[in-house]
Amino acid sequence: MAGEDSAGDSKAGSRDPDALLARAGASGNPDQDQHFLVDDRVLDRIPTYATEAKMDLTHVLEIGAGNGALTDRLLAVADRVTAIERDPDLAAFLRDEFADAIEAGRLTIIEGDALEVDLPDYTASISNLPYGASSEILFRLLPAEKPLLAMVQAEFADRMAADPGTDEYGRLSVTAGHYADVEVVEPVPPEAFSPPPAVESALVRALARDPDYTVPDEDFFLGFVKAVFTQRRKTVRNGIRNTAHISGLDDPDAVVAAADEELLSKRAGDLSPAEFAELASLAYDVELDSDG
Ligand SMILES: C[S@@+](CC[C@H](N)C(=O)[O-])C[C@H]1O[C@@H](n2cnc3c(N)ncnc32)[C@H](O)[C@@H]1O
Repeated sequence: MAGEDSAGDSKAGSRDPDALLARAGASGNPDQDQHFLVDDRVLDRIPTYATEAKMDLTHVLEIGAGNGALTDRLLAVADRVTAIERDPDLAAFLRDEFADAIEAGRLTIIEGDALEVDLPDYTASISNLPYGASSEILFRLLPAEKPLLAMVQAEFADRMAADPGTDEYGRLSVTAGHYADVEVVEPVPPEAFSPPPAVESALVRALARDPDYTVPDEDFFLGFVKAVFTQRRKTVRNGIRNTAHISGLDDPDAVVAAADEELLSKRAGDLSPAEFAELASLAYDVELDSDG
């Protein structure tokens, strides 16, 4: 094809994703969350979502590098990239395919599970995540408060970015929103991947910032949100009372007695993050008083 060399790579600089797949000899195992991006237009746009948000691309972390199609695009905009890949065959391929960048100190391949390996001191993370572990990986990354761009399942992306009062709003929205402003930047269809996943996908961008409320203790706040959302259709009053085994509250009735009636009569799905914080702070104080 015009503009391509004998290996099928674009002369403009980027490696062709189909040629990478052929060289890697990997057809992609959905049971290992292996769905490789093969749509050049999507691959080209991913770095632009990072640069337009002025992400610091000094050291980019990529989780699940696969055959390196995205790694290649990231190396074009970042000073350095650290790529984590669990599959030993793909990790070996990446070390070979990107030997020059590794030699130049611009790329580090970490072979291992992104949930277990030590993470480097990165400045931004950009990944096409393994969907089976999206939630665990994101909640490893978000507390680091670094800008993040990630391909996830579309329904998951909508829940991350949802506003109170919508069907999608839930624990994931409050928890992700605690760390960052989250926005869905592009829906991505299954055909952009090989093999295509069974679900629609979307790119989400999360830009870290402090929340517009304070919480006395982050773990207590997140645990409180988790507990109350297990009863999302009940009033917050009943939610607090029925979920002490999850929130760990010693005296949920004392929390209800101290809380504002207007908040207690709402449903969890209608409570803003700031209102959750108000209730969690009160619950924390009530717990301290009963302990003391
Ligand atoms: C959706 S594919 C993305 C591949 C490539 N980045 C791309 O965009 O085409 C996810 C990759 O993550 C790898 N993977 C799955 N679970 C992982 C984990 N827990 N830690 C690190 N890598 C993982 C898979 O082997 C696969 O290569």
